[in-house]
Amino acid sequence: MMVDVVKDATSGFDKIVLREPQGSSAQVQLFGGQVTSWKNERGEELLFLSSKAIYKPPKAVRGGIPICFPQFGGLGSLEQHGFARNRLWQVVESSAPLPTIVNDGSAVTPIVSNKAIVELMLTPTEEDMKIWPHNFELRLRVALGSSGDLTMTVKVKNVDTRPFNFTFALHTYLSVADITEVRVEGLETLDYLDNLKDGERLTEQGDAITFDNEIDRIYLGTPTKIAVIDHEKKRTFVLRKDGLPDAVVWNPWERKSKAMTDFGDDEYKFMLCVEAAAVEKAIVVKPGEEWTGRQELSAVSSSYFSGQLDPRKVVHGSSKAHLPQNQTSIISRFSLRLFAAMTLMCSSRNPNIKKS
Ligand SMILES: O=P(O)(O)OC[C@H]1O[C@@H](O)[C@H](O)[C@@H](O)[C@@H]1O
Repeated sequence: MMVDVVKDATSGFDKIVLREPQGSSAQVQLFGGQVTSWKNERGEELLFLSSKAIYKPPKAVRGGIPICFPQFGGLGSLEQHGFARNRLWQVVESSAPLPTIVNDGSAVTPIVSNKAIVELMLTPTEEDMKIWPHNFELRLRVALGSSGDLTMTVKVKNVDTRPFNFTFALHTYLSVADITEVRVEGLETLDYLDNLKDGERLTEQGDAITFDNEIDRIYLGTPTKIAVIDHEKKRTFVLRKDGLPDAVVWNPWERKSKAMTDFGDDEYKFMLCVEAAAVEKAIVVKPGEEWTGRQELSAVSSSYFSGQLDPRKVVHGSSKAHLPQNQTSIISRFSLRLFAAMTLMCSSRNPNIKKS
C-alpha cells in the first residue's frame, strides 16, 4: 500500500495518491478535499472528470467527488453546495509516512492499516465564521481497499458552544460508457423531491431508473445499497452508505451541459451523479458531539451483481416473475414503508451522532 504527495500540475495544489498492490489507485486533492480519480486494477478511470474542469478557486472542480458541506445545493444562505469544496484542507493522518512539506511542516499522525488511507481535515477560517458562525472540525478519511473499493468516512464534530445543523452530500460523478444504457436499482417505489419541478414531492413509479432526459432528484430515505448498472461497460457500481439517508441523482443532459462553462457539450453522455446525502432533514450536532457518515464504492462485473438489489427480491427473497407488476410494487411499497416505520420507532435518536 502506498500513499504519496504529488503536486497537481493543473491545479498547482498538492494531492494525495493512494495505491494498492493489485494496481488500483485513488487521488484526493487538498483543495476541496475532493477525490478526483479512482482507478481499478486495470488502470481504468471509474469517476468522471470533465475535460473542461477549471482548477481555480473559488469554483469546485467539475467531476470526481466534491464534498457538499455545510449546505446542499441552494438550501440556505451560503454559496451553492456550501464552502467546503472550495477550501484548502490539511492532511492529519496517513497509513504511510508523508514528507513534512504537506501542512507546512506540521506532523501527520501515522495509521496502522493494510489499506492505503489518508485523512484530511477542514476547520473554519475567520472569514468562514462570518458567513457560517459555527466552529466545527470536518474530517474526511479516504481508504482504498485491496479489492479496489473506495471508502469515504466523514465526521463532523461540533467544537462550539451551541448546537448547529447542516445538510451534506458526497457528490459522486460516476463515469459511464453511455448514459442511455445505464440503469439505477435500489430507488424504485421511493418518494423524491424533483428539483426540475420546484422541489415537488413525487413517488418513483418505474421498475428502475433509466435516462433519456435531464434529471435532478433527491430520493428520500433510500436503502443503504444502490446499484448503477452500466450495460455497455458490463460494469456495476455498488454504492453502500450509512448515516446519509437520501440519494441525489443528477444528469444535466444536453441543454444544461451547453450552459455550463466547465463541462463539455456532450459530456453528459458519459457521467451520472449518484450522491449519498442528508438533505431532507438537516443533521443536528450538539456541542462536543460528532456525526459520522460513510460511503463505500465498489465496481464489479455486471453479471455478478445484476438484479440482486431489486427491493422485491430483498424484501421477499424471491423473483417477481409470478406476480403481476402492479401487485409486486404495491406489496414492496407497503413492506418498505412498514420497514421504514419500524426503523423509525426503534431509533429515537440519530445513531450516527456520538458524544466524544
Ligand atoms: O454546478 P454545481 O454547483 O456543482 O451543481 C451541480 C448539480 O448538483 C446536484 O447535486 C444538484 O442537485 C443540481 O441541482 C446541480 O445543478
